[in-house]
Amino acid sequence: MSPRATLVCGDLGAGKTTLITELLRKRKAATVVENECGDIAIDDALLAPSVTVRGCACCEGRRALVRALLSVRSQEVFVETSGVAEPGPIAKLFFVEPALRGRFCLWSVIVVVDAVTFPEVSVGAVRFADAVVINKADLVDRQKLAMVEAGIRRLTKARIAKTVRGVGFKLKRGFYLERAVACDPLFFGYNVPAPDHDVDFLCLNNLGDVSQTQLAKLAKLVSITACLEEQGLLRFKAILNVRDHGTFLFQAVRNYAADGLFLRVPTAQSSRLIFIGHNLDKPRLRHSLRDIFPTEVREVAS
Ligand SMILES: Nc1nc2c(ncn2[C@@H]2O[C@H](COP(=O)(O)OP(=O)(O)OP(=O)(O)O)[C@@H](O)[C@H]2O)c(=O)[nH]1
Repeated sequence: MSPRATLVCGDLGAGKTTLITELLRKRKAATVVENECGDIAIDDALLAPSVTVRGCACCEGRRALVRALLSVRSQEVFVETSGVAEPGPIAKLFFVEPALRGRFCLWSVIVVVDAVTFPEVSVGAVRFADAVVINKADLVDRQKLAMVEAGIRRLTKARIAKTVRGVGFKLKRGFYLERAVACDPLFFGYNVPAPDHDVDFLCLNNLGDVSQTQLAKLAKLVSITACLEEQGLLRFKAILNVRDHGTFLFQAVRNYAADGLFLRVPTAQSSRLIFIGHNLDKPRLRHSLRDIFPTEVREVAS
């Protein structure tokens, strides 16, 4: 039997990594292929064993995704797509890409929806999914949750689950080719132009060890940026080696920290960060970051 492949898609910060982490509790032998749209990877610090694919897998990262899938040796693989990816172009790779055809059984296409930021959602992604997970149910009241569910139901007949941190979601076989083709008549068209994601990144790498003062300044910069660029900042993520304290994941989604800002990461990693947004004020960010990390900043070209 071919290995099962499940795509986990959804907007930036919706809870894809969290859902996969939950699913992996019962599937210790599964592999995760992690697709990050910026030029540095952060989520691989949390998800193991994982293979990272840089560049959005629905467009410029397609070849890298194919290579990553060909390296998978386990019987189950989860592909976490970048937060801007459309699932259709990725699903079609399993059927039109000669190296992948017949190699995997595409098991399910899951789209995670952030209950807080709904109705901002990729309609195309929701329509393509066979299961929609409305996540962060703990952060909205019952009325909003019902409104999100009704909104999703208007878009699709797919299975809908409501979760907190993905808990309780049952993975089932849901992907069927006939449905995908009905949803996207160009499903078998390989040379369809890549979608235009209109997202900016600012990535810094090799930040060295970070002092408590730098950490406090960075936290302030993130919260100021989230307020100033309320419509623009979509996601901030950093892995930081805090001097004498260990390595932490520090993150924010839009203008809220979805949970505790800091999460300890088990293994030491090189410090790095990424801002993702629409029309980010990069000169302002660069200037503030130079102030915080005067000697260490290495910006990754994007
Ligand atoms: N309160 C709350 N926080 C959540 C829930 N699910 C995820 N989070 C938090 O939301 C943030 C983003 O979660 P991730 O799982 O990293 O989201 P993602 O979709 O993988 O993010 P990207 O890979 O950046 O697109 C993290 O701080 C999570 O801990 C939830 O149900 N409730």
